[in-house]
Amino acid sequence: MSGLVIPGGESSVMDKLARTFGVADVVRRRIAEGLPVYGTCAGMIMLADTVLDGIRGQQSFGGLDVAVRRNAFGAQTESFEADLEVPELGDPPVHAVFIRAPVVAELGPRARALAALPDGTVVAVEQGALLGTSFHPEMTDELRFHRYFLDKVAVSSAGSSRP
Ligand SMILES: NC(=O)CC[C@H](N)C(=O)O
Repeated sequence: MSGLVIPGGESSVMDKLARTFGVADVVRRRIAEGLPVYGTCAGMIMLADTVLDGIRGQQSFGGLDVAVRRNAFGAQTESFEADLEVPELGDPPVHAVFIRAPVVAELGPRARALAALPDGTVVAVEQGALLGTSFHPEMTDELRFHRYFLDKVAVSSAGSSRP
């Protein structure tokens, strides 16, 4: 396996299923070994070292030195779209779809913000081979975040002998 995408959905369910079926520790280990992982929305929650406003006992895989707040904009009906300036990706801005989205509430020193809303709220972050976005990149024709992740996979695969 050369990369993993953890999609949107419901992080508390992903956590329960991952632990019930014995996947959580394997994913944690592979993340620690440098596996490229792109977490979108609920997936970003799973990559966060700290989850704020999780359900009781909710755990994440971790890896990203961030605290992510679940459901930061409120209910499903508060979902929205926004154009994001992403310096790393250049022009034009990235049109992003936020569905009951989380935000990066705290950014640790090892993580780097890639994009923020106009009020400064961080909604895209990277750390080495890990990438997290609050929004759903699969909801538009915008492919630059997908490509950005695939570049991480290519770099990682080039430097690894693991099958
Ligand atoms: N679109 C999404 O992935 C929503 C994430 C969801 N609110 C959660 O806590 O996991």
